[in-house]
Amino acid sequence: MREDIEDIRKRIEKIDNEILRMMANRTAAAVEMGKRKASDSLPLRAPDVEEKVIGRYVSKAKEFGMSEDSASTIARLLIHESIEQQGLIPRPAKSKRMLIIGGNGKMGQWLCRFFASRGHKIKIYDTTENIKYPCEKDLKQGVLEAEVVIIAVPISYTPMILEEVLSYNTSALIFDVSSVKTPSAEILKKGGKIAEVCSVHPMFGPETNSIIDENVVICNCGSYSAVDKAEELFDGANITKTDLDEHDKLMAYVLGLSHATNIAFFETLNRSGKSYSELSRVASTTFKDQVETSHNVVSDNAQLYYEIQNLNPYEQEVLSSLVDSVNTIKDAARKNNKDAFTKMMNEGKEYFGGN
Ligand SMILES: O=C(O)C(=O)C[C@]1(C(=O)O)C=C[C@@H](O)C=C1
Repeated sequence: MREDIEDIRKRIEKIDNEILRMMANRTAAAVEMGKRKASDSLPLRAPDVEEKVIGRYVSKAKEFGMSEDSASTIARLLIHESIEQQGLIPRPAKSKRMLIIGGNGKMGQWLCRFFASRGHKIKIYDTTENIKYPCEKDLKQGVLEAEVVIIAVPISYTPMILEEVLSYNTSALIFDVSSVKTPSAEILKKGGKIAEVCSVHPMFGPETNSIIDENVVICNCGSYSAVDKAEELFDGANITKTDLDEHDKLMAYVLGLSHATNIAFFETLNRSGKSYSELSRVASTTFKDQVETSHNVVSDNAQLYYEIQNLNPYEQEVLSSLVDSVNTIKDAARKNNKDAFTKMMNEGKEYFGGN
Protein backbone atom coordinates (compact mmCIF):
# COMPACT_ATOMS: atom_id res chain seq x y z
CA MET A 1 0.00 0.00 0.00
CA ARG A 2 1.25 3.49 -0.92
CA GLU A 3 2.26 5.61 2.11
CA ASP A 4 0.12 8.70 2.57
CA ILE A 5 1.87 12.04 1.85
CA GLU A 6 0.98 13.29 5.33
CA ASP A 7 2.48 10.12 6.86
CA ILE A 8 5.73 10.68 4.96
CA ARG A 9 5.76 14.27 6.26
CA LYS A 10 5.24 12.97 9.81
CA ARG A 11 8.13 10.54 9.31
CA ILE A 12 10.34 13.46 8.11
CA GLU A 13 9.29 15.55 11.12
CA LYS A 14 10.28 12.73 13.46
CA ILE A 15 13.67 12.46 11.79
CA ASP A 16 14.09 16.27 12.02
CA ASN A 17 13.45 16.10 15.76
CA GLU A 18 16.03 13.33 16.07
CA ILE A 19 18.53 15.41 14.10
CA LEU A 20 17.93 18.42 16.36
CA ARG A 21 18.32 16.29 19.47
CA MET A 22 21.58 14.91 18.12
CA MET A 23 22.73 18.41 17.25
CA ALA A 24 21.99 19.59 20.79
CA ASN A 25 23.97 16.59 22.11
CA ARG A 26 26.85 17.49 19.84
CA THR A 27 26.80 21.12 21.00
CA ALA A 28 26.68 19.99 24.64
CA ALA A 29 29.84 17.94 24.02
CA ALA A 30 31.41 20.99 22.36
CA VAL A 31 30.53 23.09 25.41
CA GLU A 32 32.32 20.52 27.60
CA MET A 33 35.30 20.89 25.30
CA GLY A 34 34.94 24.69 25.53
CA LYS A 35 35.11 24.56 29.34
CA ARG A 36 38.31 22.55 29.09
CA LYS A 37 39.72 25.03 26.57
CA ALA A 38 38.80 27.89 28.91
CA SER A 39 40.43 26.30 31.96
CA ASP A 40 43.56 25.31 30.00
CA SER A 41 43.67 28.72 28.21
CA LEU A 42 43.55 27.08 24.78
CA PRO A 43 42.39 28.94 21.66
CA LEU A 44 38.77 28.46 20.62
CA ARG A 45 39.46 27.01 17.20
CA ALA A 46 41.45 23.96 16.15
CA PRO A 47 41.68 24.36 12.34
CA ASP A 48 43.28 20.94 11.77
CA VAL A 49 40.44 19.25 13.69
CA GLU A 50 37.85 21.27 11.75
CA GLU A 51 39.37 20.04 8.50
CA LYS A 52 39.17 16.44 9.72
CA VAL A 53 35.53 16.86 10.80
CA ILE A 54 34.55 18.33 7.42
CA GLY A 55 36.51 15.59 5.63
CA ARG A 56 34.65 12.97 7.70
CA TYR A 57 31.26 14.43 6.73
CA VAL A 58 32.20 14.60 3.06
CA SER A 59 33.43 11.01 2.85
CA LYS A 60 30.44 9.65 4.82
CA ALA A 61 28.12 11.65 2.55
CA LYS A 62 29.63 9.88 -0.45
CA GLU A 63 28.97 6.53 1.23
CA PHE A 64 25.33 7.49 1.84
CA GLY A 65 24.87 8.86 -1.67
CA MET A 66 24.40 12.42 -0.37
CA SER A 67 25.74 15.63 -1.88
CA GLU A 68 29.27 16.43 -0.72
CA ASP A 69 28.50 20.15 -0.79
CA SER A 70 25.56 19.74 1.58
CA ALA A 71 27.61 17.53 3.90
CA SER A 72 30.39 20.09 4.05
CA THR A 73 27.89 22.92 4.67
CA ILE A 74 26.28 20.94 7.52
CA ALA A 75 29.68 20.18 9.08
CA ARG A 76 30.66 23.86 8.90
CA LEU A 77 27.36 24.90 10.49
CA LEU A 78 27.81 22.46 13.36
CA ILE A 79 31.37 23.61 13.97
CA HIS A 80 30.18 27.23 13.82
CA GLU A 81 27.58 26.49 16.50
CA SER A 82 30.24 24.81 18.69
CA ILE A 83 32.62 27.77 18.48
CA GLU A 84 29.80 30.24 19.03
CA GLN A 85 28.83 28.48 22.28
CA GLN A 86 32.43 27.97 23.34
CA GLY A 87 33.07 31.70 22.86
CA LEU A 88 30.40 32.47 25.48
CA ILE A 89 32.11 30.45 28.19
CA PRO A 90 33.67 32.94 30.61
CA ARG A 91 37.40 32.87 31.04
CA PRO A 92 37.70 34.70 34.38
CA ALA A 93 41.49 34.66 34.29
CA LYS A 94 41.35 36.43 30.95
CA SER A 95 38.60 38.90 31.86
CA LYS A 96 39.84 42.45 31.31
CA ARG A 97 38.70 45.89 32.39
CA MET A 98 38.02 47.59 29.08
CA LEU A 99 37.46 51.22 28.23
CA ILE A 100 35.75 51.65 24.88
CA ILE A 101 36.14 55.21 23.65
CA GLY A 102 33.29 55.97 21.28
CA GLY A 103 31.40 53.04 22.79
CA ASN A 104 28.07 54.56 21.78
CA GLY A 105 28.89 54.58 18.07
CA LYS A 106 27.69 51.67 15.95
CA MET A 107 31.02 49.84 15.94
CA GLY A 108 31.61 50.89 19.53
CA GLN A 109 28.34 49.22 20.55
CA TRP A 110 29.31 46.09 18.65
CA LEU A 111 32.62 45.98 20.54
CA CYS A 112 30.80 46.45 23.87
CA ARG A 113 28.40 43.59 23.11
CA PHE A 114 31.12 41.30 21.83
CA PHE A 115 33.58 41.83 24.67
CA ALA A 116 30.84 41.77 27.33
CA SER A 117 29.68 38.40 25.91
CA ARG A 118 33.24 37.17 26.36
CA GLY A 119 33.15 38.10 30.05
CA HIS A 120 35.13 41.37 29.95
CA LYS A 121 34.16 44.32 32.14
CA ILE A 122 33.12 47.20 29.91
CA LYS A 123 33.19 50.95 30.52
CA ILE A 124 32.36 53.53 27.89
CA TYR A 125 33.75 56.97 27.25
CA ASP A 126 31.53 58.92 24.87
CA THR A 127 29.72 62.21 24.45
CA THR A 128 26.37 60.52 25.13
CA GLU A 129 25.13 58.26 27.94
CA ASN A 130 24.58 54.54 27.64
CA ILE A 131 22.14 52.66 29.83
CA LYS A 132 23.69 49.25 29.33
CA TYR A 133 27.28 49.92 30.32
CA PRO A 134 28.79 52.26 32.91
CA CYS A 135 30.08 55.51 31.46
CA GLU A 136 33.34 57.15 32.38
CA LYS A 137 33.25 60.95 32.46
CA ASP A 138 36.98 61.49 32.97
CA LEU A 139 39.05 60.09 30.10
CA LYS A 140 42.30 60.12 32.08
CA GLN A 141 40.78 58.18 34.97
CA GLY A 142 39.12 55.74 32.58
CA VAL A 143 42.37 55.11 30.73
CA LEU A 144 44.39 54.64 33.92
CA GLU A 145 41.87 52.17 35.37
CA ALA A 146 41.58 50.08 32.20
CA GLU A 147 43.62 47.07 31.13
CA VAL A 148 42.49 47.49 27.52
CA VAL A 149 41.69 50.82 25.85
CA ILE A 150 39.86 50.64 22.54
CA ILE A 151 39.44 53.69 20.34
CA ALA A 152 36.30 53.41 18.20
CA VAL A 153 35.76 57.00 17.05
CA PRO A 154 35.53 58.35 13.47
CA ILE A 155 38.79 58.00 11.53
CA SER A 156 39.51 61.73 11.58
CA TYR A 157 39.25 61.92 15.40
CA THR A 158 41.38 58.83 16.04
CA PRO A 159 44.85 60.54 16.00
CA MET A 160 43.77 63.16 18.54
CA ILE A 161 42.24 60.62 20.94
CA LEU A 162 45.19 58.26 20.52
CA GLU A 163 47.59 61.09 21.39
CA GLU A 164 45.60 61.92 24.49
CA VAL A 165 45.41 58.28 25.62
CA LEU A 166 49.18 57.88 25.15
CA SER A 167 49.85 61.06 27.15
CA TYR A 168 48.46 59.32 30.25
CA ASN A 169 51.34 56.79 30.23
CA THR A 170 49.12 53.78 30.74
CA SER A 171 50.33 50.19 30.83
CA ALA A 172 47.06 49.07 29.16
CA LEU A 173 46.82 47.45 25.75
CA ILE A 174 45.74 50.23 23.38
CA PHE A 175 44.31 49.85 19.91
CA ASP A 176 42.08 51.71 17.47
CA VAL A 177 39.62 50.04 15.10
CA SER A 178 39.57 52.58 12.28
CA SER A 179 39.28 51.70 8.59
CA VAL A 180 42.10 54.00 7.45
CA LYS A 181 45.36 54.00 9.36
CA THR A 182 47.49 56.67 7.62
CA PRO A 183 46.11 59.63 9.65
CA SER A 184 47.15 57.85 12.89
CA ALA A 185 50.23 56.02 11.57
CA GLU A 186 52.87 58.29 13.07
CA ILE A 187 51.27 58.31 16.51
CA LEU A 188 50.62 54.57 16.39
CA LYS A 189 54.29 53.89 15.61
CA LYS A 190 55.45 56.32 18.28
CA GLY A 191 53.04 54.58 20.69
CA GLY A 192 54.29 51.14 19.67
CA LYS A 193 57.77 52.09 20.90
CA ILE A 194 56.69 53.29 24.34
CA ALA A 195 53.51 51.35 25.12
CA GLU A 196 51.46 48.27 24.24
CA VAL A 197 49.97 49.71 21.09
CA CYS A 198 48.71 47.98 17.97
CA SER A 199 46.00 48.74 15.45
CA VAL A 200 43.01 46.53 14.73
CA HIS A 201 40.55 46.52 11.86
CA PRO A 202 37.46 44.31 12.13
CA MET A 203 36.50 43.68 8.49
CA PHE A 204 32.76 43.60 9.12
CA GLY A 205 29.97 45.96 10.04
CA PRO A 206 28.21 46.50 13.36
CA GLU A 207 25.26 44.34 12.24
CA THR A 208 27.43 41.20 12.32
CA ASN A 209 26.21 38.77 14.97
CA SER A 210 29.10 36.41 15.20
CA ILE A 211 32.83 36.87 14.85
CA ILE A 212 33.34 33.29 13.73
CA ASP A 213 34.79 33.21 10.20
CA GLU A 214 34.88 37.02 10.03
CA ASN A 215 38.18 38.67 9.10
CA VAL A 216 40.08 40.81 11.58
CA VAL A 217 43.30 42.57 10.57
CA ILE A 218 45.84 43.31 13.30
CA CYS A 219 48.57 45.80 12.40
CA ASN A 220 51.92 45.69 14.09
CA CYS A 221 53.00 49.13 15.27
CA GLY A 222 56.24 47.92 16.87
CA SER A 223 54.88 46.16 19.97
CA TYR A 224 54.70 42.41 19.34
CA SER A 225 53.16 41.74 22.73
CA ALA A 226 50.32 44.14 21.87
CA VAL A 227 49.63 42.16 18.68
CA ASP A 228 49.59 38.88 20.64
CA LYS A 229 47.20 40.29 23.23
CA ALA A 230 44.83 41.72 20.61
CA GLU A 231 44.87 38.38 18.78
CA GLU A 232 43.75 36.63 21.93
CA LEU A 233 40.88 39.09 22.40
CA PHE A 234 39.49 38.34 18.93
CA ASP A 235 39.85 34.56 19.31
CA GLY A 236 37.58 32.73 16.88
CA ALA A 237 37.91 35.23 14.02
CA ASN A 238 40.11 34.80 10.95
CA ILE A 239 43.03 36.92 12.01
CA THR A 240 45.57 38.35 9.57
CA LYS A 241 48.59 40.20 10.90
CA THR A 242 50.17 42.86 8.76
CA ASP A 243 52.52 45.81 8.99
CA LEU A 244 50.80 49.10 9.64
CA ASP A 245 52.14 50.56 6.37
CA GLU A 246 50.54 47.76 4.34
CA HIS A 247 47.05 48.25 5.74
CA ASP A 248 45.88 51.23 3.70
CA LYS A 249 47.34 49.83 0.46
CA LEU A 250 45.15 46.74 0.91
CA MET A 251 42.11 48.71 2.07
CA ALA A 252 42.24 51.01 -0.95
CA TYR A 253 41.04 47.92 -2.87
CA VAL A 254 39.10 45.95 -0.28
CA LEU A 255 37.07 48.91 0.99
CA GLY A 256 37.64 51.91 -1.28
CA LEU A 257 37.29 50.13 -4.61
CA SER A 258 34.33 47.99 -3.62
CA HIS A 259 32.50 50.98 -2.13
CA ALA A 260 33.27 53.20 -5.14
CA THR A 261 32.08 50.54 -7.60
CA ASN A 262 28.76 50.26 -5.77
CA ILE A 263 28.35 54.01 -5.36
CA ALA A 264 29.04 54.43 -9.11
CA PHE A 265 26.42 51.74 -9.78
CA PHE A 266 23.58 53.41 -7.87
CA GLU A 267 24.66 56.86 -8.99
CA THR A 268 24.38 55.69 -12.62
CA LEU A 269 20.93 54.20 -11.93
CA ASN A 270 19.88 57.42 -10.23
CA ARG A 271 20.92 59.44 -13.29
CA SER A 272 19.24 57.04 -15.70
CA GLY A 273 15.75 58.54 -15.59
CA LYS A 274 14.41 54.99 -15.09
CA SER A 275 12.70 54.34 -11.77
CA TYR A 276 13.90 51.54 -9.53
CA SER A 277 10.54 49.77 -9.73
CA GLU A 278 10.65 49.82 -13.56
CA LEU A 279 14.14 48.27 -13.57
CA SER A 280 13.27 45.81 -10.79
CA ARG A 281 10.45 44.30 -12.83
CA VAL A 282 12.96 43.19 -15.47
CA ALA A 283 15.88 42.55 -13.09
CA SER A 284 18.41 39.82 -13.95
CA THR A 285 20.27 37.72 -11.39
CA THR A 286 23.41 39.90 -11.61
CA PHE A 287 21.35 43.08 -11.34
CA LYS A 288 19.57 41.77 -8.24
CA ASP A 289 22.88 40.77 -6.62
CA GLN A 290 24.44 44.13 -7.45
CA VAL A 291 21.40 46.04 -6.17
CA GLU A 292 21.54 44.11 -2.91
CA THR A 293 25.19 45.00 -2.36
CA SER A 294 24.87 48.63 -3.38
CA HIS A 295 21.71 48.96 -1.27
CA ASN A 296 23.80 47.87 1.73
CA VAL A 297 26.40 50.50 0.81
CA VAL A 298 23.89 53.32 0.38
CA SER A 299 22.22 52.51 3.70
CA ASP A 300 25.49 52.72 5.62
CA ASN A 301 27.30 55.58 7.33
CA ALA A 302 28.05 58.36 4.78
CA GLN A 303 30.75 59.95 6.95
CA LEU A 304 32.64 56.67 7.25
CA TYR A 305 32.38 55.99 3.52
CA TYR A 306 33.56 59.51 2.73
CA GLU A 307 36.55 59.17 5.05
CA ILE A 308 37.48 55.85 3.49
CA GLN A 309 37.71 57.58 0.08
CA ASN A 310 39.15 60.83 1.38
CA LEU A 311 41.72 59.81 4.00
CA ASN A 312 43.36 56.82 2.35
CA PRO A 313 46.29 58.23 0.34
CA TYR A 314 46.29 55.20 -1.99
CA GLU A 315 42.64 55.64 -2.98
CA GLN A 316 43.09 58.15 -5.81
CA GLU A 317 45.36 55.77 -7.72
CA VAL A 318 42.89 52.92 -7.31
CA LEU A 319 39.99 55.11 -8.46
CA SER A 320 42.00 56.16 -11.55
CA SER A 321 42.55 52.50 -12.30
CA LEU A 322 38.79 51.91 -11.92
CA VAL A 323 38.10 54.71 -14.42
CA ASP A 324 40.68 53.14 -16.81
CA SER A 325 38.96 49.78 -16.49
CA VAL A 326 35.55 51.28 -17.29
CA ASN A 327 37.10 53.07 -20.27
CA THR A 328 38.60 49.81 -21.51
CA ILE A 329 35.12 48.23 -21.47
CA LYS A 330 33.67 51.32 -23.20
CA ASP A 331 36.40 51.35 -25.88
CA ALA A 332 36.12 47.63 -26.54
CA ALA A 333 32.38 47.96 -27.08
CA ARG A 334 32.62 51.16 -29.16
CA LYS A 335 35.42 49.89 -31.39
CA ASN A 336 33.94 46.40 -31.86
CA ASN A 337 37.04 45.04 -30.13
CA LYS A 338 35.83 41.64 -29.02
CA ASP A 339 39.42 40.46 -28.43
CA ALA A 340 40.16 43.22 -25.92
CA PHE A 341 36.90 42.46 -24.11
CA THR A 342 37.47 38.70 -24.08
CA LYS A 343 41.04 39.25 -22.86
CA MET A 344 39.70 41.23 -19.89
CA MET A 345 37.18 38.50 -19.07
CA ASN A 346 39.78 35.71 -19.38
CA GLU A 347 42.37 37.52 -17.32
CA GLY A 348 39.73 38.25 -14.67
CA LYS A 349 38.86 34.56 -14.50
CA GLU A 350 42.56 33.72 -14.14
CA TYR A 351 42.85 36.32 -11.36
CA PHE A 352 40.12 34.57 -9.36
CA GLY A 353 41.85 31.21 -9.70
CA GLY A 354 40.76 30.07 -13.12
CA ASN A 355 37.19 28.89 -12.48
O1 LIG B 1 37.70 19.59 18.69
C1 LIG B 1 37.51 20.69 19.22
O2 LIG B 1 38.44 21.38 19.69
C2 LIG B 1 36.15 21.23 19.31
O3 LIG B 1 35.93 22.18 20.03
C3 LIG B 1 35.06 20.65 18.45
C4 LIG B 1 34.95 21.35 17.10
C5 LIG B 1 33.69 20.73 16.41
O4 LIG B 1 32.61 21.27 16.55
O5 LIG B 1 33.85 19.69 15.78
C6 LIG B 1 34.74 22.80 17.32
C7 LIG B 1 35.74 23.73 17.22
C8 LIG B 1 37.09 23.38 16.79
O6 LIG B 1 37.64 24.37 15.96
C9 LIG B 1 37.15 22.06 16.18
C10 LIG B 1 36.15 21.13 16.30
